[in-house]
Amino acid sequence: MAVNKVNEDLLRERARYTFNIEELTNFIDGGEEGTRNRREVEDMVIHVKELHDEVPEDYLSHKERYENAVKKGCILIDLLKEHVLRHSSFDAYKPSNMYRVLSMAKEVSPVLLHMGMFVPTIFGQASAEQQEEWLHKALMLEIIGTYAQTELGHGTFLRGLETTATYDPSTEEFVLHSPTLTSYKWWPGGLGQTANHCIVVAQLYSREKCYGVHAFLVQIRDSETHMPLPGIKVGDIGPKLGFQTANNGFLGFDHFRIPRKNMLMRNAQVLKDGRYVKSKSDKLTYGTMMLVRVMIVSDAAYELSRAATIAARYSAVRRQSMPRPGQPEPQILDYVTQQHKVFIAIATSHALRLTGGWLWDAYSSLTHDLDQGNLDQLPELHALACCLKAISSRDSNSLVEQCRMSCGGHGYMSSSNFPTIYGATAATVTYEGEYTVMLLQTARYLMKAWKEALGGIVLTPTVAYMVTYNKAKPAWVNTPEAIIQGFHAVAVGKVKEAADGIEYHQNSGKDYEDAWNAASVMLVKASECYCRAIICETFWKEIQKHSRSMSRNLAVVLQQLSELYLSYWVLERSGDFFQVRTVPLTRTKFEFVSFASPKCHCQMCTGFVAHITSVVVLAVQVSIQNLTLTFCTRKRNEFDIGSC
Ligand SMILES: CCCCCCCCCC/C=C\CCC/C=C/C(=O)SCCNC(=O)CCNC(=O)[C@H](O)C(C)(C)COP(=O)(O)OP(=O)(O)OC[C@H]1O[C@@H](n2cnc3c(N)ncnc32)[C@H](O)[C@@H]1OP(=O)(O)O
Ligand SMILES: Cc1cc2nc3c(=O)[nH]c(=O)nc-3n(C[C@H](O)[C@H](O)[C@H](O)COP(=O)(O)OP(=O)(O)OC[C@H]3O[C@@H](n4cnc5c(N)ncnc54)[C@H](O)[C@@H]3O)c2cc1C
Repeated sequence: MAVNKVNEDLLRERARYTFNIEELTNFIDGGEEGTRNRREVEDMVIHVKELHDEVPEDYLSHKERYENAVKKGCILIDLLKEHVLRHSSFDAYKPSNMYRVLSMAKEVSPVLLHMGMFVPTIFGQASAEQQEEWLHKALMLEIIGTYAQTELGHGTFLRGLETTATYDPSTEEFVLHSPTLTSYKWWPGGLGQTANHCIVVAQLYSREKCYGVHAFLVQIRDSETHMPLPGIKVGDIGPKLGFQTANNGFLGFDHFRIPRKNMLMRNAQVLKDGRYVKSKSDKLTYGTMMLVRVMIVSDAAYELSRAATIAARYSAVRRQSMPRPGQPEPQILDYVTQQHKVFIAIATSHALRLTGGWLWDAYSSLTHDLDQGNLDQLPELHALACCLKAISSRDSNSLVEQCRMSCGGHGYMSSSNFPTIYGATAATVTYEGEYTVMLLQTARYLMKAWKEALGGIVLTPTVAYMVTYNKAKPAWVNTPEAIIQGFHAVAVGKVKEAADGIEYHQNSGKDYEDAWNAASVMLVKASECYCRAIICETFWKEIQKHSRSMSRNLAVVLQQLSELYLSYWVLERSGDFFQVRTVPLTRTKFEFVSFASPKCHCQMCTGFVAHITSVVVLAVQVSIQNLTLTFCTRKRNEFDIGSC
């Protein structure tokens, strides 16, 4: 049988690396132990022949695809359990691990929701007694759950959910009911045929008073027969853009009774006589969503890294066209336009991975604070989780599509894996908080921060720079940090613009809600710019921090990737940099005179050129008072980028 020979172009490209691959691998895995863990799990998985499809999934029926996914999910979960039980260090809930294992089956697993939301909700919202009863069963998959919050009529507006849970003190039970068609739960993964339990988010009523949405653990199918219990209507919602094996379903209740103890009572409680005990914050019910939003940032990075790897490899081996008559067809990797498509995908996968790790650390610190009853960091983390989830999933999905397009017709084949990756990342832009709605949530936070900044109040870390624009400016020098400060200036400008927009509409007679709506496009823009500034700054700072403990060759390349990312987004947002002209924030008046000085007409300003071993570094020269940005670039050793 012909042995698969590695393509010579690929071998030649790999021989050109200027850094240690294993060192980069360890960096991506979060250290040598992370690489060891990952490889051990991958080695377990790669040799399981049942995980490899004889027939492409696309040629299977929906039933066969689902059964195939269930089979693979069971195999992977058994491997995960075996590995977790053997290695206490393999933390299934670190952003990368659980999703990685399940995604090794290519198709989305019908137990993704069980692992990704049902178990974390028990961790985060069940009392100690309830965890005692349910957590082990859930971790060992003796019960299989999902997270049933979204309804046919409401996904974003949680306070509008219609499913009711009415307490009956005479029997110490909650009666769950779906009063309307629009109250039917719609979307929960695994609900179609897989889950026999679920977390149900419903309006809690006790003593004829509504206390808002709360979470309940509900058995919906018989543990033996797997048939729906009496009073339960459940099934599959049908075909979707992707996620075909996520087994998304619908669920309706007809006066379905559950014991009082099935209300998750870590935060709020209902006593036997029906008295309601309020939690420290009614937003703690939303805790699982914050966790998944935090995980999505890292997993969006992971999915993008897969797509970028496919595109980079294809670009190395694909030869096409003949710019020079009689010469061999060049690798498409040498086309500048191809680099412009693929290299930003590589840089972004690193930017989002490092930002996702930073956010995970902030989330871990918050959960520790919450356990101590300290909710101070909750508002900022909610704002961060919202905008980073929105931007990371949107960037990941659009760059996955860009990687697909960079591979021509072969990128359109299912065998390229782009369609599966695209379907997964497209879903994340909507689920766990729809893109626009999440950015508007962050905008709520930014409007408050802006008011405090104007009053000179010290702000939380990620918005502190808003105050510094009211104080003497630090001396800006010629560094990428200056670009990051430029992003801060743009974010401040957009926040101010949105706040002024709301004020303008109020002054013209609108009430706050209408003024907010009228300014909402600017509010979304302000959140995008605030979020971009966070990603740029975090990427750059994380690279600086880790560079100190890595070999110089690797540090150089990673630094170039972070500079590439900064340069790319300065160009992508040049209009915003240009537009932020005079921001009368007291003494310092700064003016962006022009994005590029007259002498700078190189490709940098009209195009974008970068090669992974060398990159154009934007040297930003700024001066205080009238902040005048002139950009000059320096020649690189590989491509003539024209004169600057
Ligand atoms: C990339 C490839 C694959 C990656 C996969 C990786 C993931 C790993 C596992 C994934 C597992 C499963 C896959 C996911 C499947 C999908 C599941 C779902 O979609 S579950 C349903 C998700 N639904 C939502 O997210 C709903 C969104 N809506 C909301 O969150 C709220 O309705 C909101 C915030 C829009 C509005 O809420 P509300 O009206 O109550 O609040 P206000 O706007 O009035 O604000 C009041 C006040 O509360 C604060 N607030 C709101 N939410 C939170 C929160 N979560 N935490 C903390 N604080 C919160 C808000 O800031 C306001 O504060 P104030 O001080 O008054 O301004
Ligand atoms: C693949 C997939 C898997 C899912 N899995 C689950 C699951 O397991 N469990 C679960 O509970 N849910 C799940 N969901 C549902 C998901 O959480 C919702 O789809 C999401 O919250 C958006 O709600 P919606 O669909 O009702 O859209 P809507 O909220 O109706 O949004 C529709 C449009 O209205 C806009 N809009 C809404 N509100 C506002 C506002 N206040 N201001 C401005 N614009 C607004 C939105 O921006 C959007 O453009 C899943 C969804 C998908 C796609």
